[in-house]
Amino acid sequence: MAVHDFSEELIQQGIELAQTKNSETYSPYSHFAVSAALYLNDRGLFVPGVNIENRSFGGTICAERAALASAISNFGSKDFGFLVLYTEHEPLTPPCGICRQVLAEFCGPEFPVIMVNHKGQRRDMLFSELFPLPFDEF
Ligand SMILES: O=c1ccn([C@H]2C[C@H](O)[C@@H](CO)O2)c(=O)[nH]1
Ligand SMILES: [Zn+2]
Repeated sequence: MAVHDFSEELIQQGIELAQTKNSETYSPYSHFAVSAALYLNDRGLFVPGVNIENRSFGGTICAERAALASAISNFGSKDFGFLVLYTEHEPLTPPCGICRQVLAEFCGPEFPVIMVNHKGQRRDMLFSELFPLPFDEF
């Protein structure tokens, strides 16, 4: 599904959820708060995610992967419609490389990633633009 398959009203709901969750990140080391809202097609709801850092920095979980893990753990859903990513930074924040690889496990080339910030800036990208050559041979 592409971004135009989803109503603007639904997308705004996701943006509002991601914005609300931005105060709930655990990011005392980087002070870079990232929050996400992942829409589940088969459940008709959004699952939030926030970045959760660790003093052993490699243990940090990004907002995108937190949302994905929550969707599968709490709802048994891997039917991901689109992802909203919210930060209070400029330029807009795209998913990191690890998250792109993890998302590639479940998301096809048409999966929309919607990046927004506190200034109301927004950029919609297809997953294939963010990650044109996924490792999927295994
Ligand atoms: O797309 C991104 C990029 C970074 N982070 C987090 C990881 C770390 O906690 C902080 C700084 O890299 O931002 C995310 O959650 N998602
Ligand atoms: Zn990441």
